[in-house]
Amino acid sequence: MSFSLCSLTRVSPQIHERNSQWSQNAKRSIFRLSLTNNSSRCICRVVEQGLEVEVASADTAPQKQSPVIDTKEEEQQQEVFNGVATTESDNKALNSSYTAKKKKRDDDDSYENRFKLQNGREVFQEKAYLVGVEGKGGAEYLFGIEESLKELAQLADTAGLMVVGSTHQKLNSPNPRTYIGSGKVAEIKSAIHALGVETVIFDDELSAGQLRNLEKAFGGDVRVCDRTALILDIFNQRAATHEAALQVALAQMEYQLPRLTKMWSHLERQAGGQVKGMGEKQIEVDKRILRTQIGVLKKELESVRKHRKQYRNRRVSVPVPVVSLVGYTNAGKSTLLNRLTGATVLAEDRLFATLDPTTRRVQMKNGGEFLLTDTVGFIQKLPTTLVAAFRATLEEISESSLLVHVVDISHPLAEQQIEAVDKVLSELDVSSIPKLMIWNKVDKVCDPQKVKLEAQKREDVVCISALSGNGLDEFCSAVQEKLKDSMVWVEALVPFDKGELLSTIHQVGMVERTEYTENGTLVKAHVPLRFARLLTPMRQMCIS
Ligand SMILES: Nc1nc2c(ncn2[C@@H]2O[C@H](COP(=O)(O)OP(=O)(O)OP(=O)(O)O)[C@@H](O)[C@H]2O)c(=O)[nH]1
Ligand SMILES: [Mg+2]
Repeated sequence: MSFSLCSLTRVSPQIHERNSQWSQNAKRSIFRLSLTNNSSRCICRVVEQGLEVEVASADTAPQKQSPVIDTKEEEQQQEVFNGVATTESDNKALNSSYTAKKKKRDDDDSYENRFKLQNGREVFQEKAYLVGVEGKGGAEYLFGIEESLKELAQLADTAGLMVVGSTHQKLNSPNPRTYIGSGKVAEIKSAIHALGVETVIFDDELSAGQLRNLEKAFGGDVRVCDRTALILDIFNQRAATHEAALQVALAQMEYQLPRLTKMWSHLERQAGGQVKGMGEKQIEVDKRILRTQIGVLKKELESVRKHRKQYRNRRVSVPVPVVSLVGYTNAGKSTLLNRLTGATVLAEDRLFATLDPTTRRVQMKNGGEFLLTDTVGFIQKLPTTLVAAFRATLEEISESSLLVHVVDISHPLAEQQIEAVDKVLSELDVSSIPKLMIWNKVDKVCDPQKVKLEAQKREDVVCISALSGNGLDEFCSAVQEKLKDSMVWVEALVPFDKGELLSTIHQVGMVERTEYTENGTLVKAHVPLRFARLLTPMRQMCIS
């Protein structure tokens, strides 16, 4: 058979993402190669333990991508079901053969459907099953178990997985061996078989031992991972800049280090459990390699950060106040930045759309200016490794004059999300920076008027719709008012030949009064501290 056209139809994510958390998962095609000529098509699938080849002629399966069923044979089977078959045993045999073939075809069809276009590329959706544990006390976490699992499902969807089911359990304390009780393990095992689950995701961080024991208990064919690994995988997929990629790689390695146990069990199995010492040595070697890689990454990150700091210092020399947007993921931070500055930061209805900070200048109607920085969103149960890895990026926050906390007020768990954000902010040590709260997506709530009245009753809360632009003028005025808190009051006599200084005062400060005298312009204004120093000689002139 000779082929005229060759196309690599689909590549599973593992090929692109060697660091992906899912890359160790097996038992499925790694890639498929489709070869077609006028009358035939051959599909090769590289699977975990070999190569599968299927050949189909064009007339038997002209359009379908998975020509597994022999159509003619299927027609004969259909006749059997239409009453042609004579004996019951014949009927049973044919029935089961038909069912098997039909199941194979259905499997293949569903396999086809599991390739989804995400972020402009095709990814294979693994079937995931979610597991959560609710502490009997109940007060441990901000979110209820069902809401937390719902969020986990959103995270799984963002990571490109297909959630096929979930379960949860109430426990006094998690089981140290398997996190959940043995009955629940058995229940999940049945679900795995019934639903063809490939990955089981736990809503809380699991220890190395728990991960290993659960994988064993589920039969070794499924991958077990936790919320942290899932978030790390999303970050890994989304890291667009060199710095973000380095930070995520570092966080992933630090997460993997205490969980590096695979090699040990692999060697143990190979030698029937006789080479424990050898396995232990190997794991030590692996850990040393990982530690060295962590060291290399940290150095590289350090140099990237130096560059960023230099850039920031240059920016600070222009004393325009910096305002940082913080908030729960998907609250609308990027939409607000885009709306106010005409930026084109990706804003979409998905978790963790933004990883890298973006800063743009906001020009207000009264001539005032501030720099607005969009940052990575937060989430409840945010892995500490990730907070640590992103600390440098979040330095932008700690050096800003004002934090604007963007809240999706239409979200049923808005209050819990606010608490989760406050918790992360307290870890970042930014309590001394003034804050302003924005209730966003007010267009989405059922009674916007009621929400606006509620906001008015509170201090430092402004209602907006970043999407429609409603309330943005109030937002800018509130920002200016709050920026005053971080500015100093100056009265300076600016000589007439220093006109550019006068326009900078208008640009970066808040001018209350200007008077023209015979020696220059007398300005009374709030200005950033650094800028006030520049004005010192003129302030003395004013006093004298
Ligand atoms: N109805 C409505 N939708 C909004 C509003 N603001 C943002 N959105 C939508 O909310 C979704 C998330 O917006 P983003 O701006 O990406 O949110 P984010 O806070 O930057 O999210 P992360 O980058 O993931 O932290 C998008 O689909 C926006 O269109 C709003 O005022 N009203
Ligand atoms: Mg964003």
